[in-house]
Amino acid sequence: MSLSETSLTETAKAPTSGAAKKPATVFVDGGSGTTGLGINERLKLQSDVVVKTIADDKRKDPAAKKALMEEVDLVILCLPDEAAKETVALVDSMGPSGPKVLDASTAYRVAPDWAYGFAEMTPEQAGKIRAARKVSNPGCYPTGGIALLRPIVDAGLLPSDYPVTVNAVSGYSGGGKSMIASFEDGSAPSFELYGLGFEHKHLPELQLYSNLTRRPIFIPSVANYRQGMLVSVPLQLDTLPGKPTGADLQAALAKRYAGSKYVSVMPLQNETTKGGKLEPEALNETNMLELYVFASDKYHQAVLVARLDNLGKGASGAAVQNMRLMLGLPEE
Ligand SMILES: NC(=O)C1=CN([C@@H]2O[C@H](COP(=O)(O)OP(=O)(O)OC[C@H]3O[C@@H](n4cnc5c(N)ncnc54)[C@H](OP(=O)(O)O)[C@@H]3O)[C@@H](O)[C@H]2O)C=CC1
Ligand SMILES: CC(=O)N[C@@H](CCC(=O)OP(=O)(O)O)C(=O)O
Repeated sequence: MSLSETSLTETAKAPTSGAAKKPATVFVDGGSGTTGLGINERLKLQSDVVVKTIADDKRKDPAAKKALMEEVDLVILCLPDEAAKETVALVDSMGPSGPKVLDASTAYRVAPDWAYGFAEMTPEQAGKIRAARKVSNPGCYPTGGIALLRPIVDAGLLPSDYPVTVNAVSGYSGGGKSMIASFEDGSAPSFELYGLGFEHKHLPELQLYSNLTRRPIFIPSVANYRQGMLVSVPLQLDTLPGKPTGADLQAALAKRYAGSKYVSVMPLQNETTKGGKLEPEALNETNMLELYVFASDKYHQAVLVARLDNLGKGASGAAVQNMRLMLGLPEE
C-alpha cells in the first residue's frame, strides 16, 4: 500500500461553486494542539481551501509529513519551536517544489529571510506576506504591543530609544495544552506575573517591529480565564518630545489603521468620557484587535491598551488571515 493510502486522509470540501480554478491545499502540522485546533475550526468555514490531514499515528513521522507536503500549496506549523525547525528543514530539503510555510511558533519571527505576519503593521506588510514563501505568525502579546507602538514611533511621537514598558494579561490558553491542564485541574494559581527574568520569548519581535532601539520592559501575567488578552503601555506624556496629547496618539493610530477590517481604533477615552475599565474577553472567537488610548490632560498621562483574543488575532485568526494572503485568496 502506498503511503498516501495508509497515512493520509483528506478533508474534502467543495470548491467555490462554478470556479474553474483548483482550490488551494493546506496541511496543518500540529493540528491537534491549541493553535492547530483553532486553525482547523476556522478552515472548516472556508470553501475555497482543502485541508489535507495526516493519520494520527503518523503525525510526528517526518517521512509521512514530507509525502503530504509534496501535495499541498502551504503548510501551517502549530508546533513547539524545535519541532517547527524540523519541519522547516524538511521543506527546505524539497527545494522549489516544497510548499509555502506559515509558522506559528517563535522560531523565525525575527529571521531576516522570513516575512513577519502582521498584515496591518505598515502599509507594505500585507504585500510582503503575499509575496513571501516563508511567513512567521506573530506572538499574541507582540501583536498588541507592536500595534500600539509602531505607528507612534513611525509618526515621531515616541522616540525609538524611549524607555517603554509593556504590561499584559492573558487567558491561560496562551500557554498551550499543559497550561490549560494546570488551570483546569486547579493546580495553577488564580493569577500570576511572569517574565520577571526580563527574557520573555516575545521581546525580540516586540522590540524589532516596534522600531525600538532600547529593549522594552515586558511584564506579562496569566489569569484564571480561558482566552482573551489586554496589552498596555503607560506613557508620561510630558516626557515625550513635543508633549503630545492623548488625542495626538489616538489620531496617529487611527491614521495607520484607517480602512482596516480587523484593527479598530476606538475613540479617545479621557476625563470627559465615562469608564476607565476594560476587560479582556470581549473579542473572543474573533480576529479583531481593538486599540484604545486612555489619557488625562490634567496629569499629562496616557495608557495605550490593545484588546484581542490570544487564540484569534493572537494566533489562529491571524494565521488564517496570513494563509489567505499567501494563497492569493480574498480577505475573509
Ligand atoms: N496558545 C497560544 O495562544 C499561542 C501559541 N502559539 C504557538 O503555536 C505553537 C503551538 O502552540 P500551542 O498550540 O499553544 O501548543 P500545544 O501544546 O497546545 O500544541 C502543540 C501540538 O504540537 C504537537 N507536536 C509536538 N511535536 C510535534 C511533532 N514533532 N510533530 C507533530 N506534532 C507535534 C503536540 O502533540 P503532543 O501533545 O502529542 O506532543 C501538540 O498537539 C507554539 O510554537 C506556540 O508558541 C502562537 C500564538 C499563540
Ligand atoms: C499565557 C502564556 O503563557 N502565554 C505564552 C504566549 C502565547 C503566545 O502567543 O505565544 P507564542 O510565542 O507561542 O506565539 C507565553 O507567555 O509564553
